[in-house]
Amino acid sequence: MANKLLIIEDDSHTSGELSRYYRQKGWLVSVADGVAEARRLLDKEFNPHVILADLGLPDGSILDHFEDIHADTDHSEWVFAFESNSRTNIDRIDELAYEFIEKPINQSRLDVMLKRALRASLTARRLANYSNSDSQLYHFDAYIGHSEAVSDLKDMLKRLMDVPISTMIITGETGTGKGLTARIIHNNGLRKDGPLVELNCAALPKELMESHLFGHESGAFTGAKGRHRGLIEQADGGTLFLDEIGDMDLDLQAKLLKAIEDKRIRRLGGEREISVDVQIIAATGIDLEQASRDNRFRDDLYHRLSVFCITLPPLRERKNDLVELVPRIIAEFNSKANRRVEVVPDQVWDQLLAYDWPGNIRELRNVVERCVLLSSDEIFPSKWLQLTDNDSQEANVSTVGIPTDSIVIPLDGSMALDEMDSHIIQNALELNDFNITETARVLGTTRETLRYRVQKYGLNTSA
Ligand SMILES: Nc1ncnc2c1ncn2[C@@H]1O[C@H](COP(=O)(O)OP(=O)(O)OP(=O)(O)O)[C@@H](O)[C@H]1O
Repeated sequence: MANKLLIIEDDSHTSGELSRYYRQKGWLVSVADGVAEARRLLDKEFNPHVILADLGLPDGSILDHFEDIHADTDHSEWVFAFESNSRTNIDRIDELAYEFIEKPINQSRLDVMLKRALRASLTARRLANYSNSDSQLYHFDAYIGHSEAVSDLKDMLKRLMDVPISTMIITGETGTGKGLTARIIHNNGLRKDGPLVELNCAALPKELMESHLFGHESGAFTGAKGRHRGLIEQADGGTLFLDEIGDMDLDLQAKLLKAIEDKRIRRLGGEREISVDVQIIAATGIDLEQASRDNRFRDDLYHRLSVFCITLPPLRERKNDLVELVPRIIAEFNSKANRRVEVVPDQVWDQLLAYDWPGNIRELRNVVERCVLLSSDEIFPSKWLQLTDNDSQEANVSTVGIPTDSIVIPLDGSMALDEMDSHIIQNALELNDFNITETARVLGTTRETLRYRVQKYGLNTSA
């Protein structure tokens, strides 16, 4: 792929000479004669590695719009050029630019600057790709298990890899690996070289969710500083993973459906439509068909999304996978925490196999993590398993002399952080007569976050 250079310069003689010179050196060059033209080119995804910008432009200064313009680039590096006799804020330039150079331009100095800026841009893009795509981490084998249910699932996933999927739903109980499966599909499918953008639909209030998804123009609403490209736009050419889709507001569902069908979106406060090419993977722990019958989820969106539907089996229905899962998770935490657990006694296996795992693999990971961290030799310690149901766990905790509006947490290593979180929320709900607003208030969180966690941990929301 050619190295791309954008020259922003109003003097056509200078820009002509520079573009000829750098084209000969193998760069793909575009020229803009002012701020407006530069924005137009960047919007068209020219995606330059380096931007050489003159500071004195007839339609304004790049510096005044820098944050907006820079937000439209993908790790581009800036080199500013300015007249030596102009009144220039060098501190500001130094803060924003990779390099800066006084006019008249010394060609060989500029050559060196552009080369360095190009290297910086390429490095930043590679790093971003590496951490974004995680293609190693999300190979098919990352989904551990060989039970019949998992083998069927993997066969199905492999078949889907060569198919251009525009929408799909992954369903399954909490902790069954919906997020993991979405990442595997993206990283092994036709769009693996594009971005994977994730959004939890339960985590934000409606207004914020809309601007996150569709983006906004500067001043589109109070507090909308600068232009923002929404997640749908950011996922262009790749995948948008919408977790907890069942929690999406109904109006927003209608807008999402329109965006999927038209393959176009409009930023909030924006006038023009932008084409997008995005694969949408939605995940949910609730029965969307039932939700659409109850008018809690749009029927048309449900049918659009469920062209392909994958249901992940709960761990209790594939307990024979424990023999593969447990050693892999032990090895992971042995290496993370510098432990050396090697032996899993029979009585531990008996307990692991007898338990129903309502929190599925996430719960299994927490339990194994706790046991490995608290191990003192190569034997997996059974005493930290604590695979009891909530009722008997609570019965073990003495509450004598503790105020009735308090929540007791044993700090003896018997609860993982997630379990504490779920225990606090369940107790806070009970103390507040299952009133979501009041419970969110006493926990200092939003109702949306609270609802998300209630669903995630499968908590009771009524007496
Ligand atoms: N089959 C599996 N093999 C290995 N790890 C798994 C598997 N399934 C899930 N996990 C791990 O379990 C944890 C929970 O998985 P994940 O977050 O994908 O579940 P989820 O179904 O999206 O949960 P939720 O609905 O609560 O968001 C993650 O650490 C994930 O990597």
